[in-house]
Amino acid sequence: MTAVFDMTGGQVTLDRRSVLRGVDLTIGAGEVVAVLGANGSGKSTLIRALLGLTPLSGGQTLLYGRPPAKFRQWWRIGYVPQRLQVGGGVPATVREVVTSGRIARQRRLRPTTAADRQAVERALEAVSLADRAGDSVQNLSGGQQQRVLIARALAGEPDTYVMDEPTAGVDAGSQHLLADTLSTLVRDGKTIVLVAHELGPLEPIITRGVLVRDGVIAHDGVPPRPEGECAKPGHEHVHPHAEEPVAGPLAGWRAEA
Ligand SMILES: Nc1ncnc2c1ncn2[C@@H]1O[C@H](COP(=O)(O)OP(=O)(O)OP(=O)(O)O)[C@@H](O)[C@H]1O
Repeated sequence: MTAVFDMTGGQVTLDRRSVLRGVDLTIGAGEVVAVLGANGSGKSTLIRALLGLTPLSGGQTLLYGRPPAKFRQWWRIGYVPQRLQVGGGVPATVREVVTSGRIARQRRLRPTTAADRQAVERALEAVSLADRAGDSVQNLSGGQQQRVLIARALAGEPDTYVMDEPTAGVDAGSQHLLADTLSTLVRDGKTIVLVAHELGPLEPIITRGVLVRDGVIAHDGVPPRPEGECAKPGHEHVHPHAEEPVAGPLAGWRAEA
């Protein structure tokens, strides 16, 4: 079966700095992958490069078997960026932003259908923002805006979700809500690639951990399993992990976050 993402020798240079250096990464349909690593290690650049949003300076990357420039099935991908950027301060409501997630599915000039409206309502409910649908997104908190972005991706009903720190700045309740939503997507066979500092409630659904360190993949395999105190709900991650016994390549990943 064709891989969803297939990067070979991927390099990215930004501002004359080598940010990704020879990345090989293949992600198949139905995988649930966490991209982990320290601040500035290149996680966001990696997922943007997988999507063709950041061009490669070397190597190649394929999306469902095609180079991004020749890929046409954008409805198959739902991207949740790190922050909401709604067109230059133009006021938009929550529903309008979420509805924009249907664009890749719509034929040009085709009126909105009942299926579009239902997908938008389901997405709003999935992130518990149905009651804020008419509000301006500018008036929402950072965590609520993050949920709007997740709803926008859900509304498009894609096959693959790519999420850049979907839990950053999101309260514990919303993190659990997201975990429930993602579990349903996983059951439906969707592919999920997410960047995270801490897996938190998402940990049980992750099947693969990709650790980025200084622009290269330092580990690719079994996701980290928190033990002891770290596994308890509500655990605040403030203590250093560098002194933990190093049992395998992933044992030190938290120390990098
Ligand atoms: N547009 C840019 N121009 C120059 N350098 C950039 C640009 N974007 C990112 N970088 C640099 O590339 C490196 C990797 O950035 P990236 O955002 O991919 O890291 P990250 O692992 O996602 O970090 P974080 O967890 O802080 O989001 C960083 O050192 C960053 O400063």
